[in-house]
Amino acid sequence: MKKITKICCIGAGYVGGPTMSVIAKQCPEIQVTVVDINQDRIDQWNTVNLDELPIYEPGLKEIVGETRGKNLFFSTEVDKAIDEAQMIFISVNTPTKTYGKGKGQAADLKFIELCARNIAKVAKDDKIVVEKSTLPVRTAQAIQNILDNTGNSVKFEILSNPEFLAEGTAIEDLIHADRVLIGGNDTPSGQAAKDALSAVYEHWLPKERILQTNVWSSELSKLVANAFLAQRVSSINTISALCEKTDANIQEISRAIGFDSRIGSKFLNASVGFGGSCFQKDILNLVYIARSYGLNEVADYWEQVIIANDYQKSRFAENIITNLYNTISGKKIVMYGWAFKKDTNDTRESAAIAVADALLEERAEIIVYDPKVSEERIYADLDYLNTRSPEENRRLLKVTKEPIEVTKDAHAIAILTEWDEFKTYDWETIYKQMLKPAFVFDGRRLLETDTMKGIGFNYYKIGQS
Ligand SMILES: NC(=O)c1ccc[n+]([C@@H]2O[C@H](COP(=O)([O-])OP(=O)(O)OC[C@H]3O[C@@H](n4cnc5c(N)ncnc54)[C@H](O)[C@@H]3O)[C@@H](O)[C@H]2O)c1
Ligand SMILES: O=c1ccn([C@@H]2O[C@H](COP(=O)(O)OP(=O)(O)O[C@H]3O[C@H](CO)[C@@H](O)[C@H](O)[C@H]3O)[C@@H](O)[C@H]2O)c(=O)[nH]1
Repeated sequence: MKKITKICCIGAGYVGGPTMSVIAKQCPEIQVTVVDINQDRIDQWNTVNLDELPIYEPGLKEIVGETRGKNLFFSTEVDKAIDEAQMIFISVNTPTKTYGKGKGQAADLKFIELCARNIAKVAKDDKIVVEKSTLPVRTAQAIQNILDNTGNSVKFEILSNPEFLAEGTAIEDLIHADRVLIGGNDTPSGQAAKDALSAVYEHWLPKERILQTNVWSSELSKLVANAFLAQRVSSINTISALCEKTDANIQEISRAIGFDSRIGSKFLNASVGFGGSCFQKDILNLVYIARSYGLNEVADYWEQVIIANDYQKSRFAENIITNLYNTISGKKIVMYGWAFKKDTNDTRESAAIAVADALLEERAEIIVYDPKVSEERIYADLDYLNTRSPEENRRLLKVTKEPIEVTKDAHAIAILTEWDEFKTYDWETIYKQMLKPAFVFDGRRLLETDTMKGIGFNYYKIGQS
């Protein structure tokens, strides 16, 4: 296998952008071109002002600044980039299907199929095609069929190379990856393709951390990794409900069980519920696959992780309503945070959306502050639910850039994202200007109970009575 000198990535999103930026930085001799059909997104990646990149990730703008125009390029010329590259990553979105068979559970693979057909149409020489998107187990077979049956008789080697980065720490996760997974065929050409991709990562990662498997194990490992991570969050969140009834403290429990090296301490932070574009989507997909093989008990087991997550979000909203004397109609509630976690502007499946929707159903007046999420995005998230008209959403919910000022005459504050800046606020001043009793509902366990109660707040923290 020839040395890779030209890579193309189809899809300039949360995965394609950061992943390819890091490859370009670590492999100066490889030319990396990231293509997308969305002209606006590509324009944003090419923006002169690096603060206006389409994705906010700590450390990303520095890398883009260093590599863009040298060996990293963003373009809408998809065919040209496919034609020139020896290795093509497919990093397009694979959302949950919203129509037809598998609606609400299966992954929608239409964007993947379009990419495969495009590669088949354009390719004039042998290519390695890398599945970077998260895909149902056995998708590589479908891609291979499309490429072989519609291509120009060139040879395609398909690899599965799922991405494990988490948003907010994408660059750190890519540079210090726990592992890289490469699935491919056990044939000589499959092995050569796996080794070629491994060589890219070996520019900065030790070889022991680059795991090679068969394609199906690699595809399925990605879904299983997310299912296990989300399951930990749901497990600890169910126990947080029990803590609130029993005077046990969820943080003490996380610490106590996390010290057991068999359990480990990570992903045991109780919260208002997990969000993000992956956990729910990937578990639903796993559930769908299990059911499609008749494994109903397996499907039921994993589905419970999502049911527990929905319960946590509605439990948080109900707690606000109950404590505000069972009526929040016309009451001003300030929501701190809209992103699904700190250090990202991504709001997909954020718990904040579900909580806001539940409070708006009770006719609360909500004001949202998030340091990185735009007003446009917040309204788009709410409108997408279709619970009420866009006009009604804009009448009941406002977005602010003044987090302290808006707490004047507020009945309550709900913390939905763990942004560090919320810890630095002058909570005494906030307390003074709120209506009394002043309530804070901390869905992220961000603030100190003694301090908040000492100031005078009625302070509710997930997992603590
Ligand atoms: N977001 C994450 O943190 C994360 C982490 C690991 C894996 N993943 C997986 O990676 C994949 C991509 O996720 P994302 O968050 O980057 O999605 P995204 O929506 O941010 O980006 C996908 C991009 O692909 C483009 N696209 C779609 N069809 C195209 C086509 N035919 N040609 C060219 N461009 C096309 C879209 O315009 C979009 O810009 C998904 O399968 C996801 O499950 C995501
Ligand atoms: O102890 C915890 C850990 C996480 N969360 C929440 O869980 C969600 C997901 O967090 P995280 O996993 O850190 O972010 P993602 O960007 O969604 O990353 C997950 O999903 C990606 C997409 O597949 C994978 O690549 C990553 O490995 C996987 O961690 C967020 O809402 C977090 O607030 C908690 O509530 N408690």
